[in-house]
Amino acid sequence: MKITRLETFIVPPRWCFLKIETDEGFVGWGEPVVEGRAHTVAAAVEELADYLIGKDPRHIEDHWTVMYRGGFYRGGAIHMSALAGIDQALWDIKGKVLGVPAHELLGGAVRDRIRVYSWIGGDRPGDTARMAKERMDDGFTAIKMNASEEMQFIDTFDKVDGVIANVAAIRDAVGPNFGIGVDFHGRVHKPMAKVLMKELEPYRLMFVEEPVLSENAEALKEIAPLSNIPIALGERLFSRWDFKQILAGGYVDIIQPDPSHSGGITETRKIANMAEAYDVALALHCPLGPIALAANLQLDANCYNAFIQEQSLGIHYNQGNDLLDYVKNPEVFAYEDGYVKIPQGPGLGVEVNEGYVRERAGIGHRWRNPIWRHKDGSFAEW
Ligand SMILES: O=C(O)[C@@H](O)[C@H](O)[C@H](O)CO
Ligand SMILES: [Mg+2]
Repeated sequence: MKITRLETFIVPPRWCFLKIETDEGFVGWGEPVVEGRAHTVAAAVEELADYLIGKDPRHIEDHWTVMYRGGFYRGGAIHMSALAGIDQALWDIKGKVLGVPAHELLGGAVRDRIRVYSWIGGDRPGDTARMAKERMDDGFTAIKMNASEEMQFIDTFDKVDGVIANVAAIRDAVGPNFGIGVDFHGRVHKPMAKVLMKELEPYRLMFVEEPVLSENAEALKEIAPLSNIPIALGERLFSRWDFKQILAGGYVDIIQPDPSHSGGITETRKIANMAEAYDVALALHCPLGPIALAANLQLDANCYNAFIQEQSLGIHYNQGNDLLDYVKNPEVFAYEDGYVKIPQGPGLGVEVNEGYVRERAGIGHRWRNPIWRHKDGSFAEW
């Protein structure tokens, strides 16, 4: 069997899909994308295609190794996301060839379903408590919110008070057992992170995410001892070698690799297994589309340390299209009691509606991250 073609589709709201074809009629889908850089990742896929055309799609581990190591320069958001989408599509093909879901080939499922959380905003506090309650009424058992608007290196306590008021209102609305993840989104610097971690401790959070940017992870040494809140990060780390530093540091409780950014199923599984050896939990990052989510669920099936899954179903930042629009079997993502079942169909377990993908690729998107400014005019992290 030989790979004959790789084709990318830039589709709303901000995604990129990849279709890999073979000479025996088997087809695989992946989602190679970094938010705000979809076209750049598509270009990287196109470059990697020179190597893949004519190869047997079933040799995933070897192709991954060559595509990672073979370019001399390696790693980073663009390369690892391109590799991720290709890897997902190759697992999709392999599963379809053998007539089993990808997780079966990874050693079989350790769970039937995974708890999921939903994102409720929070950049501009106000109605987050109402949204959290709505999500609870929808059957979710956990949400994630952004902590606050922008924050300068040292900022005023009205912002701290705003974060606390917001979280307190949510805790009040949803009761003691509902999971609340708070994403600092890399907006917070070490001094303010120290203040916030202490003040947030009474609200029994599920985790605080990116208390500081991962590139400033050495600050966790000072931040972690200040509270018992689990620390999560990893959506902006892309390989075993990136996570090695974090795990060896010992201050992180939950890693959040994104299987569309961190080298696909092959690499993310290895990252998850490394974390298990440090007694670190897994909460895969996925504010993306249906192919990415299906790949995530294949990993959740197989990785013992997974405890919750991010998903963007019905989220308002998906303007123009929702996750279910692109699939023929939307029931595969139905949640019940706050859980989503592990897909059991062959490959990734999602049936892509190719006609609709082509239609929406005709419209495409040029999604870009919002650009914010502090009150003094300097750039503010989004
Ligand atoms: O954890 C999350 O889901 C967010 O931090 C998103 O990854 C970010 O807004 C870019 O899409
Ligand atoms: Mg995040």
